[in-house]
Amino acid sequence: MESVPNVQELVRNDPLQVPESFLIGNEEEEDKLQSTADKYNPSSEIPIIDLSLLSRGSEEELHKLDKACEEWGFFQVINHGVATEVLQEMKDATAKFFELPLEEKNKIRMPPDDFQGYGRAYAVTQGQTLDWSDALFLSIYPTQYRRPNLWPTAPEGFKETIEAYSSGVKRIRDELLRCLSSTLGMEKDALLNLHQEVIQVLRANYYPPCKMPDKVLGLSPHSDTSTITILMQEDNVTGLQIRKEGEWVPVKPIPNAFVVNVGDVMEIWSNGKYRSIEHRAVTTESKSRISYASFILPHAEVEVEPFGHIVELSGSQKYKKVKYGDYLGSSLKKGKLKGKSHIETAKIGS
Ligand SMILES: O=C(O)CCC(=O)C(=O)O
Ligand SMILES: [Fe+2]
Repeated sequence: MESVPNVQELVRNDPLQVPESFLIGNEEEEDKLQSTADKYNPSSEIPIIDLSLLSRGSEEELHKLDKACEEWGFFQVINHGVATEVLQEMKDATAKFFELPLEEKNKIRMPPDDFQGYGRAYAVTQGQTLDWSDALFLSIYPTQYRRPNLWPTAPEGFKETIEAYSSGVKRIRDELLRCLSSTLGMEKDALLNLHQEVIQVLRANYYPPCKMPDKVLGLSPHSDTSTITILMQEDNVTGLQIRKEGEWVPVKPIPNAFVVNVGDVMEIWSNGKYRSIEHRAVTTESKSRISYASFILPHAEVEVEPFGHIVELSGSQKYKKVKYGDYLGSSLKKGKLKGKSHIETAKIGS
């Protein structure tokens, strides 16, 4: 860990220098160029879900949600009821935090045996290309998993801001999990109960600008090991891309909307009906970007396996039973995630 540089500091010291450990290989670079950004405008096709309609029991919106999870694994949520001021305060305070001097941020530096605190998005194993990003990672709910000594004390009021933001995300999370229980043919609280404890962790990703944006990746292609992930991105910089039919599709920010994606747990539970889609973050030459990912996870003891009624409908069980803690643990040990390689380990026949 010691040897992994802080990216923001690298850029502060010398904006023109990109150390070799960050340079992506030729293969990755070719893949990177396959972005469809210039061909057509596919981002408008990423489904938009109106949460207020879902809350009012709209069958039509529920059907849209079901199709979004099946065909895209990604959608944007509007009319979610979290106040714009709460979102803006979170953005302002987090930006101020990352602007602090390194010594200040290092007061809550991620310990080697923990994933919480200020550090990197993934553990780094030898030989892996490094991602062009730093991160602040905090366990939010249930509150007993918090490590208060790894929560930022500056800027003033940041803790309360994180609290207000996260409680907004929690409401969205519960509403979506209820709706997804319905779309999967179960009673409303089924998914919430199956988590045993619904765990919510927050990662703020900071991507400094990079003078060679085509030579690095902010976050390498991966799928999330969560049930779902609820992400806020900035309004004025595009960085998130998702893999759709082999091409990289940018997710253009809709002001104040959340981007939600299906994670590996949902893919397993739904026997592959809902897909955990590979995504990545790219950097830009002149603007930094911050994204805010709330990962929703089941308790470590939960045995995740495809639902019987869905297996019956689809004819065969496609995934094995995995204990969530083991699944997550082995993924973290691998360090940086490689596309969808981890969920392959849960597939029957792997
Ligand atoms: O920065 C983004 O938009 C993507 C973040 C992400 O995929 C993650 O934190 O897992
Ligand atoms: Fe992700």
